[in-house]
Amino acid sequence: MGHAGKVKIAVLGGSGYTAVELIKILLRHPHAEIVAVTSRDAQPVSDYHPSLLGRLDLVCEPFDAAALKAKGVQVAFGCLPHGASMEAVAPLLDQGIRVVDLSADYRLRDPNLYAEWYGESHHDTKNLAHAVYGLPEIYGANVRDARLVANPGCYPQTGILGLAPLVAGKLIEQTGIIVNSLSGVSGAGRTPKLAYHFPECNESVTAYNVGKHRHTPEIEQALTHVGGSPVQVIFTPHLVPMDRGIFSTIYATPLRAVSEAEVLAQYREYYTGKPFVRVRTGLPSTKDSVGSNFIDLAVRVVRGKIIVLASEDNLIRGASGVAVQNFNLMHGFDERIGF
Ligand SMILES: NC(=O)C1=CN([C@@H]2O[C@H](COP(=O)(O)OP(=O)(O)OC[C@H]3O[C@@H](n4cnc5c(N)ncnc54)[C@H](OP(=O)(O)O)[C@@H]3O)[C@@H](O)[C@H]2O)C=CC1
Ligand SMILES: CC(=O)N[C@@H](CCC(=O)OP(=O)(O)O)C(=O)O
Repeated sequence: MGHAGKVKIAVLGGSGYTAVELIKILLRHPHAEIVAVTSRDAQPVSDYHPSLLGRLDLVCEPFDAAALKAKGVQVAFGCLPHGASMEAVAPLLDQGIRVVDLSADYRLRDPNLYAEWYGESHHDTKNLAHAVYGLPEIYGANVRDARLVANPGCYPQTGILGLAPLVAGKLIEQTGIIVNSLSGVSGAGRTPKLAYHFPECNESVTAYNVGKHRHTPEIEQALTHVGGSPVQVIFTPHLVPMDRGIFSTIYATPLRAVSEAEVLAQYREYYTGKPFVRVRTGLPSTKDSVGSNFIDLAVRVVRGKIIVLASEDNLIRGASGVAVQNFNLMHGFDERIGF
């Protein structure tokens, strides 16, 4: 431990959007001390993120697992793109540094599934085998002893937490489930690309990767585990002209006639004692959860279908916030610390 028993932390990929959100949460955390931020460019962190001026006086350094170990780093948060992330995770683990990986590299248990959906083969199957999927509300008990936490994807959290009570309660048909999701543009990260250029995406809404988005198998993997038999979803993401926030509308077919009150009761029971899931009677909007680690859920029964509405901040609950929630669980801290 570092100062006054604080855990020493490195943040990788310092110039990015999830990194800055993570740093802001960790600066408030009483048991965390950021001792290193890595980047491919040696700039002060506050040059990348002026919002950190006067709050974090570190210069970014190139990634070097041995150098991080020499600084006493105990936990590294990987805020790198998938593919690049697995290059960093293996040497960190070799140094005995625990890792929370915000990328998708260690989320899918089956490396063949990774190759199929990510278009490249997985080359760290050794560590994939012991990675824990870090969705605290479902896998929290496994996180505490994990050396490598695969932080969950932003969209998948709305799909998985939105459907888990129905799947666990054997209330719905497990195929043909529709998950329609809307995301703000920060979901695509900070690296510029034509589709995210202001005149391209402002005042416009579009679906993308229809039928082939890589979050489909991630949602199915967790729900199949919850349900004990295969679950299939049709996941359609949309880009909407907002900075941040995800809103998912989910349609499922009940196996028998259900009332809204019964479905609501099932959600309330399933999420009892889960401080970051708010089961609401009113309809959520992204404004209610942006800036927080909450995921908001509401349910309706309409013409024989169950409709679930799920909303979160993609950068906090969808990435950096749930990463700190996992960090808390890894150290036996109250999961609410830092928020
Ligand atoms: N944005 C979101 O809402 C969510 C993102 N995620 C995942 O979190 C991770 C980080 O996302 P985000 O912060 O949005 O992404 P950004 O693009 O904003 O940041 C990623 C950072 O990684 C570094 N980087 C980029 N390319 C490479 C490379 N080839 N090799 C090494 N480092 C590289 C860069 O930092 P530098 O230039 O300093 O080296 C870059 O700023 C990704 O895996 C993403 O999929 C997960 C959930 C939600
Ligand atoms: C709007 C937008 O482009 N969103 C990103 C979200 C992906 C993400 O950040 O999640 P991973 O960690 O699984 O890569 C996308 O659809 O690719």
